[in-house]
Amino acid sequence: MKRLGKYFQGYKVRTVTAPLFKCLEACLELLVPLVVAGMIDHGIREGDSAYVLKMAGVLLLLAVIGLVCSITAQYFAARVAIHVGTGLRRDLFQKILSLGYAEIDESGTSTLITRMTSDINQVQNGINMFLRLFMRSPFIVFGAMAMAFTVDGKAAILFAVTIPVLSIIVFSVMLCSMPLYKKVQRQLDRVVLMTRENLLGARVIRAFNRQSQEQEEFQREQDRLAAFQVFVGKISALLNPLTYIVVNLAVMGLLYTGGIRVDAGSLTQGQVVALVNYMLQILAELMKLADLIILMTKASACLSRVNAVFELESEQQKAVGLKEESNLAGDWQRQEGSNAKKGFLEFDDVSFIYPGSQSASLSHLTFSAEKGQTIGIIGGTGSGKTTLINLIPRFYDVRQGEIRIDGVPIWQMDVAALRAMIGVVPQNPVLFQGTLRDNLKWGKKDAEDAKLKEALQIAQAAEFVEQKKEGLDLRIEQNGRNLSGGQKQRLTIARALVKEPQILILDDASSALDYATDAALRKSLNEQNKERLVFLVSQRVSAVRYADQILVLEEGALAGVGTHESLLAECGVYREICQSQLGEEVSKDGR
Ligand SMILES: Nc1ncnc2c1ncn2[C@@H]1O[C@H](COP(=O)(O)OP(=O)(O)OP(=O)(O)O)[C@@H](O)[C@H]1O
Repeated sequence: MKRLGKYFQGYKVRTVTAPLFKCLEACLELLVPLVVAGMIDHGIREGDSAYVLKMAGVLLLLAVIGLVCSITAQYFAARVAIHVGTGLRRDLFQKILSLGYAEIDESGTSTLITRMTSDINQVQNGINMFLRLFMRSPFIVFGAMAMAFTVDGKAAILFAVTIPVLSIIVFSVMLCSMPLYKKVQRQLDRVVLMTRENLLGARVIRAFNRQSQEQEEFQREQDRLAAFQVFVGKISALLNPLTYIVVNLAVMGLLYTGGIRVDAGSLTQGQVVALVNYMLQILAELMKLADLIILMTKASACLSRVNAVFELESEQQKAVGLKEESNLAGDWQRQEGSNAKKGFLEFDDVSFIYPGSQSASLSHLTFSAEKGQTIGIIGGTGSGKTTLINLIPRFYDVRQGEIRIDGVPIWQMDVAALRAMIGVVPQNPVLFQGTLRDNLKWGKKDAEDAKLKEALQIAQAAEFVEQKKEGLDLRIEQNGRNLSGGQKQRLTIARALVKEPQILILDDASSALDYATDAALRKSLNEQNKERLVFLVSQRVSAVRYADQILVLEEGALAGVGTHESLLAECGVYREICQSQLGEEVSKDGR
């Protein structure tokens, strides 16, 4: 709730005005039974049709003013709710962007999407209804009771008994249903997760003809969600019959005692009708209050889910107490005066376990590299290649051992400054909707077209871009779906090159390229890499064999470090990989 407070800043007047107008509307509603009583007792009983018409006019006026109050209140409540929802969504989005891979892995993308969308909508809805009803409903309940006392004190005693009974019923039902709403929301997360996976994997699902299995699984999750909702619905459904029984009993009591007292002349017919009206008003308002509380319960469950994301540690928060050292980061040159070697990166006994994982994905890695070098990383699937390179830009933070750049542990560096030094080309190329120029400029906002074209040239992408008549204005569809896998890979390499990074990381970035293009790409990259440290992850020996240093990974550990020749001579794992790929060639010449 504390967090929510700041979003009401600048909207305080509207926040107060909405409930006040609702209270004004309630005041007018409380007058209606008195006016009707007057019509019956004076107008109808005495046959005074002018009085009846006058009172009808008063009723109409009350209705019109009430309507204006209601519309005004709803307008202000909606404005406040939308303002709060928008602010919350903006800040949550910013928070999600600030989270590290580990936190995103831990929460799960689907639940983050649900929190950004349906949870915040629920909070927004809750605020809207809260502003409209939180004062109005109690105001009517107590106001109607007070008015009943002014009509007839004795009869109103029935109200004093009925209201607590109704309140107990309403609140008991709510207490039972509240925890269940959290369950419903969790199950909704699962349904969203399944939907997302299915949409992302639509082609694979079709290729494997798994539509019916997926449909069944989805149906199971849906049924579970429906079962939770039906269960909560059943409990909530008890509310109406129970409250109506109590109210109808109270109305019967009112009519019975009222009838006797009308006969005795101590009460008028109009007063009995007014009392019944007040009783019905109380019932209607208690029902609204119950709905409001249920809505608020859902909204508060959703708000705590949103808050849970805000409470996750962002990457910046993790880097605590490191301000002075962070100034050291930025680029190779800023270490002048220190004894550390420039352009030097070292892994010192680094081990890494993914959060929630049982076993280490990397164990005791120690190696060093310097600018101008190309470091090849090779190993079987799941041997830890991607994990290793993900540690350099601090996508995950190392807890055991240390990674240093120019002698400064990277955990002491400002994350943004560290990443500014690094260009990453991920395994799965990701492009964003927009033009090719927009995408390439991600690395450097002010890059000239000539620079972009140069990067495309090095990445072996210039030719196919030239073939498209739009050139740099080529429209990239969502996820780059109008491009082939190899084209996307080359564009992501070009994007990283535009950044002119001091460390370039290519994670299996040429896997979709044919051998000739791959070789041409490596050749042109080599010519550019004099001032740069390049990490080249690949499953292909041909891609890493000319690297200055090759790291051979096996089950997260270094099985060997060296050049192609030295590893062939000394590292059994590397020899095996070479033999499996280069076959005869390796065996014959022993290289
Ligand atoms: N986000 C994650 N959470 C938990 N475990 C993970 C995660 N990512 C990878 N792993 C595990 O860490 C190990 C190393 O994975 P990694 O992706 O680094 O391998 P890799 O050598 O890059 O494989 P490939 O060549 O298939 O891409 C694997 O056992 C994998 O199951």
